[in-house]
Amino acid sequence: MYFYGTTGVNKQGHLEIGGVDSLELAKNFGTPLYVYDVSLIRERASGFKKAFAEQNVKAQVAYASKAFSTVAMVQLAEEEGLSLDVVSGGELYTALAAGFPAERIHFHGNNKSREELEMALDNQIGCIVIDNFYEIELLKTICLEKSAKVNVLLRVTPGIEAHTHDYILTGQEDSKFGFDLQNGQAEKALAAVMAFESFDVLGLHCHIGSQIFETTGFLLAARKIVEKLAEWKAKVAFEAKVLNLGGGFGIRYTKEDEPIPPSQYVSAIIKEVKLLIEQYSLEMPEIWIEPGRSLVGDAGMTLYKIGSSKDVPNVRKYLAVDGGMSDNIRPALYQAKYEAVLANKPLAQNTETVSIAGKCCESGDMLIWDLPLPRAEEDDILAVFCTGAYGYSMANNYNRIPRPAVVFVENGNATLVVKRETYEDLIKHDLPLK
Ligand SMILES: Cc1ncc(COP(=O)(O)O)c(C=O)c1O
Ligand SMILES: N[C@@H](CCCC[NH3+])C(=O)O
Repeated sequence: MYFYGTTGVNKQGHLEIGGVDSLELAKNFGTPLYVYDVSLIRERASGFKKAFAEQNVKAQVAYASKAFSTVAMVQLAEEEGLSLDVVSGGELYTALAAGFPAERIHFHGNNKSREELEMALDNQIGCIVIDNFYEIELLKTICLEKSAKVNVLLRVTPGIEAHTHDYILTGQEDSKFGFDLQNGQAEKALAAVMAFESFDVLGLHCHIGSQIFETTGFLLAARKIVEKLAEWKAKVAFEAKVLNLGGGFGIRYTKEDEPIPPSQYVSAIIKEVKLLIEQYSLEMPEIWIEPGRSLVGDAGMTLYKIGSSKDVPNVRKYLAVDGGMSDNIRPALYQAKYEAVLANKPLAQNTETVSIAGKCCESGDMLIWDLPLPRAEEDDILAVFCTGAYGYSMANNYNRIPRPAVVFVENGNATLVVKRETYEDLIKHDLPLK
């Protein structure tokens, strides 16, 4: 059995996390419950920061808050000295409400609205990552109206196809994101932003995809970008102060996944960029990255209560839990795989293979297919590992199922950081017909 961070088995033979018995968590906070191992998030954050410090380059590690955005999480990112990537007014609002320093917030998105851009300017956030020509014009208009200046990065697509699921690929030419580096769009965008004096054009951004296990894609992207920068230095005297290579660092969900440590990505990227910079006689830019999943993914687990079961003779046995695609849509959306144990007997011998079904009215609402487990009883607690990224943040109210609570655990203490939704919450914006 593979345990992440502080997860282990306590004297009572129960699964524990952050020094807290998972059965106590389930009893005190109810199920389904998202539980986060805070010290593992701290460890992941300092891993990235240390890797940059060792390379002796100016850097920012911006937590991609789309992976898991709540006030407490943003405050934890602040405590760890991270910057923050937001992609919507809602994520920006959360960051500001959490007291996150505005100058360390970077705003992404392929269709930022006027209101969102105004909110960003009014709060003087660190930079806006411009995605398309529409946004250049809109942002120019708003800057003129407000007599505001703003730092910008241009998001470019370098034409890289990283090896990951199609829906989480972003760096290839046929993508909804960014300016294409090869077909002249990026150069045209650069000319447009350089010509507007209220923009301080810090540099370029690219993000090649998510759940990537190798450095090759990042190095290739860096090469394509630096080559372009060399061309632009000669042609239009543009020099980038910042090169943001995005996130996408893979994590271990199951034994099939073999992630490499953050330090390895960072050192490979820096080595390559330094080499290229030297080769083309450019100034070394600050290197920014935006890890989401790799900061919070394996620090989160979800606790469910087991309810009904169904045998399909000679085919499979279904075990149903009290959550499902409403709290974790990733298996349905990306065929994502997870591992799980019974929290009340994590070390018991596996005696059967079961498939874990959710409770939504959807045949595709399956959390795990073919999971080896000891014989489970009604009310046993199932702990699904590695649900910390894109679990809570993609949760929904399908079938009017309330979103679960979120608890942070550290050094034997459990803190409720998001309350469980209530039925009243579900209808609070509904208006009666009469
Ligand atoms: C622009 C950008 N930055 C960062 C991330 C974070 O990715 P991940 O959670 O895979 O690190 C994403 C999501 O894929 C993204 O689109
Ligand atoms: N939400 C996705 C990743 C896409 C991230 C945003 N570009 C996941 O769960 O894996």
